[in-house]
Amino acid sequence: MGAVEILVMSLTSSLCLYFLLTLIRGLHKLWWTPIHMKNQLSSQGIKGPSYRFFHGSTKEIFNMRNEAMSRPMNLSHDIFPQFCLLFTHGLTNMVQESFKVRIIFNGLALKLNWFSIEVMLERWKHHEGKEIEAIDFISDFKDSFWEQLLRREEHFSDELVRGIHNPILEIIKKREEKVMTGEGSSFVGDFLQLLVEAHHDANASLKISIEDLVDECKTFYIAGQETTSTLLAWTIFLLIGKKGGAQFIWPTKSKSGWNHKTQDCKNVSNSNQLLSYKLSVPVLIWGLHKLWWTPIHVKNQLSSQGIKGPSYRFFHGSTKEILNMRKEAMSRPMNLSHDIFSTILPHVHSWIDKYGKNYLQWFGPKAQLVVTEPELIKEIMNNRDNAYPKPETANYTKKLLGDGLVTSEGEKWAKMRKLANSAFHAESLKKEKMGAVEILVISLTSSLCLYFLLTLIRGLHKLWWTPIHMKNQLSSQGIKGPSYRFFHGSTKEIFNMKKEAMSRPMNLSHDIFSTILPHVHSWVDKYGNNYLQWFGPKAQLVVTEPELIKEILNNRDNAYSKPEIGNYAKKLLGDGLVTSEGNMIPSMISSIEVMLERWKHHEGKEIEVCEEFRLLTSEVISRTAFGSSYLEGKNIFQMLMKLALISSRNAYKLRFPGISKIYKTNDEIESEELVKGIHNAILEIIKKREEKVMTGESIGGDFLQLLVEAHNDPNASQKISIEDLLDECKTFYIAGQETTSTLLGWTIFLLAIHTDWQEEARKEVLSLFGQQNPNPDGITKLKTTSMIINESLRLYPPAITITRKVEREVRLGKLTLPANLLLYITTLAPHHDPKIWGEDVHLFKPERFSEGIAKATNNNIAAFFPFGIGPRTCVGLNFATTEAKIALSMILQRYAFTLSPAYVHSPFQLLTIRPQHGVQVMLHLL
Ligand code: HEM
Repeated sequence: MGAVEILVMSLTSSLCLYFLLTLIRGLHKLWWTPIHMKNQLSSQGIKGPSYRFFHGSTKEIFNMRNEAMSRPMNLSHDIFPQFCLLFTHGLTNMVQESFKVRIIFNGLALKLNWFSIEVMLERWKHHEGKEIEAIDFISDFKDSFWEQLLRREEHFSDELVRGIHNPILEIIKKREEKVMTGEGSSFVGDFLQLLVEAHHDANASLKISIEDLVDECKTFYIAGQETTSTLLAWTIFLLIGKKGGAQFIWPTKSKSGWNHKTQDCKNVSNSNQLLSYKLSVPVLIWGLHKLWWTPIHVKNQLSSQGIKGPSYRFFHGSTKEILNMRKEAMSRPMNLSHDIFSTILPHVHSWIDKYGKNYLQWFGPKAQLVVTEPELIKEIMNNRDNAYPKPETANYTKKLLGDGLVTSEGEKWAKMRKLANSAFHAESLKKEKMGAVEILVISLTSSLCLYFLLTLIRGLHKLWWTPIHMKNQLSSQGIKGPSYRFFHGSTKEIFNMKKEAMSRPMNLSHDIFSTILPHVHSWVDKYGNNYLQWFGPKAQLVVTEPELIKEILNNRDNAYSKPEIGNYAKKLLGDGLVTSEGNMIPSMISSIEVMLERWKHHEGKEIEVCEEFRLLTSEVISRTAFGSSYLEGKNIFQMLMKLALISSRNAYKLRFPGISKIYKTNDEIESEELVKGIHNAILEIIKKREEKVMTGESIGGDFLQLLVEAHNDPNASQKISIEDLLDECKTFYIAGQETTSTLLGWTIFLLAIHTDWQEEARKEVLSLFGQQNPNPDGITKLKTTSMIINESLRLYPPAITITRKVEREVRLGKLTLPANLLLYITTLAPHHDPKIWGEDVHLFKPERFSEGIAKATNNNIAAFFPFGIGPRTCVGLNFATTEAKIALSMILQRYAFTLSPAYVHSPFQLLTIRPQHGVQVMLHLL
């Protein structure tokens, strides 16, 4: 390998490693750490607003504060919340620190500002006996750049930073010149002097850079001015209150009164907060860990210690809650009370009450412990061994303050602090900075890094960017729906709604839509006929409008694809069924006879028919499609049933893509074993069949025969793989059995409670067949039975879910659907729509179909489609209805039946819509 290649490779690998580590660190910070923190504290009883991914509580705080500031205020002193916010996130952060207050007072009282105060008082003379705006005069200390700094918008901030640097550099330069010309002696000991000297210090370890010098100046301009002027203004305000006003008129009535000034202050602090809160978009790859895993972990850790707090909301943390609380608080009128805590920081005020004195809230994804217990505050503030360093400063605060004393850490802080102490005569603080812990990275191969990196980026793209993009695309076209939850989409909501619906006891009503698909039922109401829901991160358009359903299902140019199944199924049941129907009917009849033999033991007694029909349809599909018996395929059916159970209980449980390669749940392990078991059992049947083919034994053209022949086809283009063969068999074992057995179960249930229709049907059967077995000709003439079966399929359609995927951008009605959008169509919606069927939609009325389906549906094929519509219509339609008609006829010929008191009405979905506890009927021999 050439040197250049090696160089390129090593560069790529280190770049990958860098990205990977950045990503992991980001995730750790935004996700894992906040959750861990929260849990740790909540287990200790510390509660707080929930952590929102990335934003934590910032949005809420920002909005609450904004809201609070917009409310006119009386002369109340309850300002805690307002300042608290600033303490935590903004400029006045620095006021929190006692040393700084000391610095400022030292500075004010002892050194620099005597002169300034005298100048100010001189000006005040002009206002004697007149109105004066105290804060204006007090903030005369202000430098022009400060004014400029605070009143600009975010996008000017870079420019501002440069703008601020220049005048400071100017001042520094002047001072340096003065020092050079020997003029410096008059400044001895002032802060700037100390800084300039430090900058020129010959001892490299004591020397500070020019950037540090500028930052420090900025810090002190702000810390030394804004805080003090505010303190003085408030003090004066309170003194007025006590003395009844003298030379001050409060509040001002005029253009530039205090209120106006407060307004200015508000703008100032708002713009600062804007800068602080408008968090810039993070590097994508940081997101997941930081925004999700970390908060949850932190929360768990803390909650196990009893720390409580509002739950962490993905990305937003507590911000939304805070916002709303703040809005609410600000809308309450306030009297002259000084109790402003609940107005300015309503969230802290109420959460302290709710979660305890120390609780956990979320500054975006960052866990933030709100400590109000004085003892703890003391402990934190007094800590001197750096157990509580300052948090990282928000981007814009950093721009504002530079990396000066307020924001800096470690050795730099220590150095600056020493300078400040001597300049402002503040007591010196011991400072021992813990060395930064360097994480040593174990070298990874470049390909591994790249792999992880790409997987993560792909994951984030899929889980975050794509859903949001898809949502925006559709919402701009008026399509609404439940909001997308990271990774889970709507699954959790759907799962819970289903759970809740299933727990409601149900009477004998046929109104099963709200029980089986409670989410579709309620979201159609809420968001409209066609709405967007989320199957995990996949956008799924639920379409219930018949016109659109028709358009989708009838589409023939592959705009809406379906997972390819059934190609070979069609060979048998598509073309095959029509011709082989004659062969199938005797097979069906003999299977039904076997079943009715068993029923003899139940005469005059109760019988559970669903299990009976399961065995029957299994036997029928085994015989007709696989040329074997149910017994031979019994294992396969049982394993398929177990698999169906597992897949249905996991239908709304999502797992991270690829995670099952590392860790498998019990269900995953079991399902893999089942799949293997099913494959082996089917292979066994195939082997036997192949042996028979070899020995020349004639089987006829059953389904398995067609599949085996296709598998052995010498023409490569016609040949099907063994996997395809297995899949095809599985599909048929399931599709050919489950659906038809539930159709029969529900029909018997309906006839058991509508004995008049049972009698009608019996009459028809007896008139056509007498006591003879049904024949193909008579079967086509069963009109009443067909009406009953159709009404049964309308009320209890066995297959309720039809899905499609948008292959390419396509127009559907007035909508433009983006590629990859999933479409969800359910037969339940139109089948139970009173607008289509009338107010008696939930009643069993087979007479609806007395003049055929077209008449019943007013030629709207998407009003009734238990077997689907269009090119992908069920291949087993004739097979299933024929089987059902024969079975019903043969039962009606022999028995009358009524519903047993043991029956519990509980339709539920497990592959098909089935009676959860079976259908128990009393069997009366005719
Ligand atoms: C009452 C009984 C049945 C009902 C309600 C039913 C329902 C459905 C529905 C709604 C579809 C369309 C799915 C779609 O458009 O995506 C379908 C497709 C299918 N059904 Fe059935 N089915 C029944 C019986 C059967 C039987 C007995 C078999 C096999 C013997 C069968 C095999 C299939 C196959 C292979 C497909 C896929 C067709 C394709 O995608 O081209 N079904 N069924």
